Amino acid sequence: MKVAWAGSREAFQVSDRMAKLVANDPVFEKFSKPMLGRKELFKNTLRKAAYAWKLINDLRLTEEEAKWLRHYIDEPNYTDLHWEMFVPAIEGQGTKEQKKKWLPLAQTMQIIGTYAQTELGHGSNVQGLETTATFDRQTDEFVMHSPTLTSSKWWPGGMAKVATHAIVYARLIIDGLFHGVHGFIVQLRSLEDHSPLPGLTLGDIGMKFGHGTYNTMDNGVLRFDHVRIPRNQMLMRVSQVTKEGKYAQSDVPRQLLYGTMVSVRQTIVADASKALSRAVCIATRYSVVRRQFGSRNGGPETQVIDYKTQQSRLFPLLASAYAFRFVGEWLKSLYIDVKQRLEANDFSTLPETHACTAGLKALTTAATADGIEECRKLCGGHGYLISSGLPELFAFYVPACSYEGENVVMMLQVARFLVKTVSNLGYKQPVGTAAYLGRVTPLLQNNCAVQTAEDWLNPDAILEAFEARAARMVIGCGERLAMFENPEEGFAELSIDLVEASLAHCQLITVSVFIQKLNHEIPGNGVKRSLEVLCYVYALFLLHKHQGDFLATGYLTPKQASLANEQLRTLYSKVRPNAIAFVDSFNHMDHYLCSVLGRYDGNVYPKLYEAAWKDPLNDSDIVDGIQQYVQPILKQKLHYAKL
Ligand SMILES: CCCCCCCCC/C=C/C(=O)SCCNC(=O)CCNC(=O)[C@H](O)C(C)(C)COP(=O)(O)OP(=O)(O)OC[C@H]1O[C@@H](n2cnc3c(N)ncnc32)[C@H](O)[C@@H]1OP(=O)(O)O
Ligand SMILES: Cc1cc2nc3c(=O)[nH]c(=O)nc-3n(C[C@H](O)[C@H](O)[C@H](O)COP(=O)(O)OP(=O)(O)OC[C@H]3O[C@@H](n4cnc5c(N)ncnc54)[C@H](O)[C@@H]3O)c2cc1C
Repeated sequence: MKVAWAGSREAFQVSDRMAKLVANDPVFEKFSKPMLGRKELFKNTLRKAAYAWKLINDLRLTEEEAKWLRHYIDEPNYTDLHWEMFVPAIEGQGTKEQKKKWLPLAQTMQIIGTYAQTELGHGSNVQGLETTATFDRQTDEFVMHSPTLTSSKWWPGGMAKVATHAIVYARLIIDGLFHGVHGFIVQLRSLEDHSPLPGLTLGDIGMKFGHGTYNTMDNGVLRFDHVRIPRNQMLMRVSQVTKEGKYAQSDVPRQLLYGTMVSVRQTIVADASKALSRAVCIATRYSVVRRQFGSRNGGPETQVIDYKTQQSRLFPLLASAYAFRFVGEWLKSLYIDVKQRLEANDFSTLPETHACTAGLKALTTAATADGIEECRKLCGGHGYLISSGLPELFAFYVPACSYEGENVVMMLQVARFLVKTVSNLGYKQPVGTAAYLGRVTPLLQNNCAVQTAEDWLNPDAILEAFEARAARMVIGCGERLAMFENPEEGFAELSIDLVEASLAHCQLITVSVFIQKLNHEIPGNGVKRSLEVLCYVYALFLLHKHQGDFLATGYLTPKQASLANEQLRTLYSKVRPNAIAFVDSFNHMDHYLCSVLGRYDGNVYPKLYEAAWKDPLNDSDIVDGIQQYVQPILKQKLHYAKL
């Protein structure tokens, strides 16, 4: 099961090795973080990042090992942006010459980069960005400028205090003409003394949600006052500006400028499964330890994991963690394929890859953020303690619903893809994840054939249900859109329905990938049978949660919906005996979980009690402030005391 979760034996070995390397090194201690002030917290992160970089070089870690090392250090910091966005942006949008110049500097961290796209006034709407890059043919330079307050670059990670360079997205202006938004490599700080270069204002945007979490990252604000950069620092794979000031758009789609975001979105899906699995591991282990009510003639109370309500909240999240793991693997292969095609200037699968990365990013991050909060609640009051590991995990994770594409905006991108697919049905057979829309007739006419709860334990019945639901919702939107004279107005008016149809489409992909994984990639019987139970839990949980769609589209009858719910209850009983085995298969070490409730040894109460005494407030019985502010109240008999 551990190999099934990791994806392969090799992947398991790499991640296991890096998890142990981090867990066994005192430098990467995490429990004290919540007690540190912002400056100490930040300096502590710089120290860890420097130590990690030394480890990577001393131990000659591979790129994969280094990624896992950074993951298990489990602390947002400037290296995230450097490796996940700055380097990929140059790789994806730089010319051969630009890659030859900048990548060696970036890969040896002689420069540290960030990705500066979002501004105070614009994040989702990239074409609305206001920073300008005006070409000066006299000097063969671009003049970078922040013309308004809202054009201030705002949010880029690592930019406030660490990054020496940034990929800055700005409006390209030549002779007063706007030529779209492009990426520019801009040096921010001196490589000598790290001071901001002339014409640049740099700072941190302030504290963020949760204390010890994202405040380890210096998200920055950046303003330009007519800063000059050489012409060859505009990333020119997609478009070029000649010395004469001529703008040329090569024959690649301008959307390649967005390629870095697509790359990160596909990693965010895998990341969702890791974050959700952490929360589920903690909540499952604690639900086995925790006993409440149900004692018979003095016997032990009932383990809360045996309550059906606890199972109905916890096991779908367990199943979702596996579902997101598998769809993340599938998405990575889709992305690798599109990258290879782009090398050969084959753009045929770019629209579908964009729709899948955007939609699955939105689906998995929203479900994971909600799931982590649900796991906190599943642990009762103790889930609210920092030592449970859940509040900090939630605070760390939830911005994923906004960054790299706000989730609704991403689902609207999926809707755009689906509407376009439906409008082409007459003369273009849909392929890939939209292929089911090519089988509209049966999907619109046939209804569900399920007669018993058992009938739901059939992957074909499940797939057909999810295809019919999505097809009927997408086609329904297409038909209503066709009634609008102005398609854009129609799209805006129907955007709520379009987002729901897009979610149905993305859930179909996730269910379908889970089924494919079981049919083609999980060998043997034991693990396969266990994962099959989780696959049915995932699918039938979604069917139950969204049964309104299945009923409203006429595919399901209320009786069939209740049979699905009946089967779900039975499946929970099948998950229960393997619940601990499923979460142990995540192979999360106690250091990574950072949770007294989720300890591998289950020794919760003594460790919870022990952790409490580490709080600085317990350094003394009579804390500072009591004599000054509390005792006077106790001693003065104010007039209220007479009531
Ligand atoms: C491990 C993890 C931690 C890793 C560490 C990371 C930590 C977190 C750091 C966070 C970093 C950030 O947030 S970085 C900033 C992230 N910002 C964003 O994601 C911005 C989101 N906004 C956008 O992407 C864009 O504005 C978008 C919404 C797509 C609209 O763009 P446009 O207006 O240019 O385009 P539209 O008019 O909508 O569409 C025009 C056509 O282009 C297509 N199109 C649009 N985007 C496309 C794309 N990316 N690839 C291909 N095609 C695309 C559309 O489908 C349309 O196709 P047709 O229909 O065929 O014409
Ligand atoms: C922790 C964190 C780290 C970040 N790091 C970086 C970074 O390193 N580099 C970087 O460039 N950026 C970064 N960002 C910024 C991030 O990319 C943006 O916040 C994100 O893209 C969302 O854009 P926005 O803030 O403009 O949201 P908005 O688009 O303003 O969203 C506000 C609301 O408007 C709605 N909305 C917007 N447009 C539409 C529409 N067309 N139709 C319907 N509803 C709409 C949204 O759904 C949302 O509900 C970071 C953000 C966070 C939180």
